[in-house]
Amino acid sequence: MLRIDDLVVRYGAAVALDGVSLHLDAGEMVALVGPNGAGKSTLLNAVSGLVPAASGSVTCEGRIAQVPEGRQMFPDMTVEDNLVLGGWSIRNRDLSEVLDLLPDLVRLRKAKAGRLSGGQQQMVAIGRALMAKPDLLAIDELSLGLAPLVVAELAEHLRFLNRDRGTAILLVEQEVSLAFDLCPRTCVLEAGRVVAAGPSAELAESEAVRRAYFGDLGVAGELRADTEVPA
Ligand SMILES: Nc1ncnc2c1ncn2[C@@H]1O[C@H](COP(=O)(O)OP(=O)(O)OP(=O)(O)O)[C@@H](O)[C@H]1O
Repeated sequence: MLRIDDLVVRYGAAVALDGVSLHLDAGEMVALVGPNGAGKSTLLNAVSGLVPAASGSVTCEGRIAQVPEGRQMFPDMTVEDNLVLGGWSIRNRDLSEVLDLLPDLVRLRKAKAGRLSGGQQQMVAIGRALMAKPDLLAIDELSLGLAPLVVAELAEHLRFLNRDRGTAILLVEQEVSLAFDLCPRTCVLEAGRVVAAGPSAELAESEAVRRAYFGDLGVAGELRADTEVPA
């Protein structure tokens, strides 16, 4: 449903994505991991049409909604009003489906979004994106700044959403173990390039990935460009 071919994105003279290719089938959950500045948010923003491609292409069959990094609530508006804004593009004001999926939001409906905890705000940000009834939910940093129990609850909601509604998910996540656990397939970006991609279970076993992301031996220099799934 999503096809990214040889995508290049530049900010002025700086190359943020340097020939990235990635595909997602309908209903798939794929994680994007990599160090700071690797280009993960840029890739998500290019998928959502927020940053233009210098070359290459992004094609998506279906609707995309993004949960932006930092949640970006309207803090003085209620949860309900934040949610309704998410449905604006398809004129959807009916909260019932989102409240069914994220029942914690029911009691928070009238609360000012700016007064909520980080985890509650992340739930609102997910709910707001779901108001657009997306076929693909693009999430930038699910776990950022959140306690493990809160992250586990959010992850459970995403699993349910994917299983029950068939919503595809593209997840940018710094917490590599969470990415591997939630998404059957992972793509590793470094310095704007895909350096490894494949089933998360296999990447988790890869020596280079373990070294780079589980800290045993430090830096991410072990991964080679166009590394296929390590056997
Ligand atoms: N608006 C911008 N203008 C100029 N350069 C930018 C802009 N946004 C990102 N960059 C640069 O593009 C590169 C990729 O940034 P991006 O935010 O996509 O990486 P990231 O992998 O999401 O990083 P992080 O994990 O720290 O959020 C970085 O070198 C960054 O400094």
